Amino acid sequence: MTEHEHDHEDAYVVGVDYGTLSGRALVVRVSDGAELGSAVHPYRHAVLERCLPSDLTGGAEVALEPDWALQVPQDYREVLQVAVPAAVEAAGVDPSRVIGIATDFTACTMVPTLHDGTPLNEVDGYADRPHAYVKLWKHHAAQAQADRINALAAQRGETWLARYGGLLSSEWELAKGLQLLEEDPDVYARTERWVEAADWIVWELCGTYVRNACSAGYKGVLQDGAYPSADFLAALNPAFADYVETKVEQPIGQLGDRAGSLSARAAAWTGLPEGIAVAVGNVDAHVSAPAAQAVDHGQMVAIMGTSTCHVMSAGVLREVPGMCGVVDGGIVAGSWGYEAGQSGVGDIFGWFVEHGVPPYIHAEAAAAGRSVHEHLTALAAQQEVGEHGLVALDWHSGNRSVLVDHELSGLVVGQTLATRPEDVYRALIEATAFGTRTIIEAFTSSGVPVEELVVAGGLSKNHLLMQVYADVTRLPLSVVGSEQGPALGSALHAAVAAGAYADIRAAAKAMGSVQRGVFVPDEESALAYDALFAEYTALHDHFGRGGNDVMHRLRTVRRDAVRRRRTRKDAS
Ligand SMILES: Nc1ncnc2c1ncn2[C@@H]1O[C@H](COP(=O)(O)OP(=O)(O)O)[C@@H](O)[C@H]1O
Ligand SMILES: O=C(CO)[C@H](O)[C@H](O)COP(=O)(O)O
Repeated sequence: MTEHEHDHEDAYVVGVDYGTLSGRALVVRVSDGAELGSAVHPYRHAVLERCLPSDLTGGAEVALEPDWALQVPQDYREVLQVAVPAAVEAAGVDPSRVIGIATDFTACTMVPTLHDGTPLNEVDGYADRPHAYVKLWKHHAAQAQADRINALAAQRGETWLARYGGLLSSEWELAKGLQLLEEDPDVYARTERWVEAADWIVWELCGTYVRNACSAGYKGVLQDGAYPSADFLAALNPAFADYVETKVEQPIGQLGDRAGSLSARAAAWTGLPEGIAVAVGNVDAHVSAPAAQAVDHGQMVAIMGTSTCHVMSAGVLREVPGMCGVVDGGIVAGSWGYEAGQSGVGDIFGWFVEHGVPPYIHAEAAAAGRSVHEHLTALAAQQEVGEHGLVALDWHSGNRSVLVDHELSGLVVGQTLATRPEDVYRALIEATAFGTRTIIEAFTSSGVPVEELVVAGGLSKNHLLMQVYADVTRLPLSVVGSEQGPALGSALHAAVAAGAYADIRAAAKAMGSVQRGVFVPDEESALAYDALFAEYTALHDHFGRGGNDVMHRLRTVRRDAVRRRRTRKDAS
């Protein structure tokens, strides 16, 4: 430890991880990364998928279209007011010893605001307008806009397109912004800033709006210092020409930099000292890499929870087909940071547990004293590879890599009258592992080899799942040492922003942790999975690359039917 670092021996930092359903605060000792206390606060309004909450609309019933996913900004503030003080109390540390706070957020999650950061849904007259709310990362209703962006960028030979593997996702800022303009021009006009939630929460903490380099690059298409040109934007829609200038352009902050100081208002919310360092915002996936000490080239970190993000640093710039993006310094300064992802992973298992499991399974799980997930996992673990006779496609939340198409959907092939819930559960786990192998192969064959898979996130607790991933990918799996990878990653950025470490690599060395080779591939299972992976790939290419467009047609059929039903209901 250097003399400078020694000053911080009894200093603490707070990391706050904003997930899909809740925010988690973690108090960490600066000198060694020891986690002393944490608290979770679920968002009061969770994810809005069917209607706006009547407590906010003044009782008005406002239905949402299919594929929408919104959130409420006040729910994010409550995490600061509830989870941060609770974590400090649980840690039993003197709040005056806390020297910094940092946050990470789901992304791309967008807040439309006034020039001072007031979210539009909080502005008089806008609480019943769906477009005035936060568009969550898994808002998948902007695919039509994404398709136009991709076609036009390819036709014009826009150089930035290659940095996104040739396709921008409908989840990213540009598609969501264009949807806002085209579906509610009034809310678009009133939007003075179109802000990543990762930056909005930092703005709330310190009163300064700094765009973080990570989401600006991966989600905002900022490459080599420039956004897509006004010419390109005007060709999409003339009213979109000044989008960059009027909605998103803002000074960029590097990861681990200090965005500002904790304001008096945020100090009162959190119980932390006014004036301490507030770090530049970051994305939940990217912040986890240093928490797992995975900052070297070839170490792919898979953050596996509701969705999976794959992030990896590399020394070379390559075009990986269907990747989410490559950004200079997107994970740590001095390396190219690559990202890929699967929009649905734990969400698919959660959907099956909630909507596809008969009462007898719930009764058996309750009798065994375990959750339905754990029960189905225990039953499925007794099977040989392939015994269920199934192959599934993991597209229940669309496909973010490598096809980049959110109008694709899930599929299970091979079901018979003998098929049981644990069979489908296992096939879904395997499908997500095949999805990860597809991504790894895309990286490796593009000259960005993956040498190690480091797993973070809630799914690492499922040992069957972890073994399946090791067997399917033929890679040893390391596991991040913390159960709160993203929150620890944020804490580490807070320590750098507070000046306790010179940079993220130094903080990762002192505060991060990883257990290496926890799951190793079993060759017999790996061979059996090779055969199933070939079947997965055949289905993947058939349904995902134009062999049969039935999934797209069914989306249209569904949207039309929902509109017909609503029109009939409104008329009656
Ligand atoms: N035993 C389990 N095995 C597999 N998936 C699980 C299990 N328990 C919960 N899940 C799924 O894990 C996801 C939550 O993961 P977590 O990492 O805690 O959340 P997040 O991604 O929001 O940070 C949910 O989608 C849930 O369906
Ligand atoms: O796109 C992402 C990061 O770039 C993540 O998938 C998104 O933020 C959701 O994360 P989680 O599954 O942990 O809730």
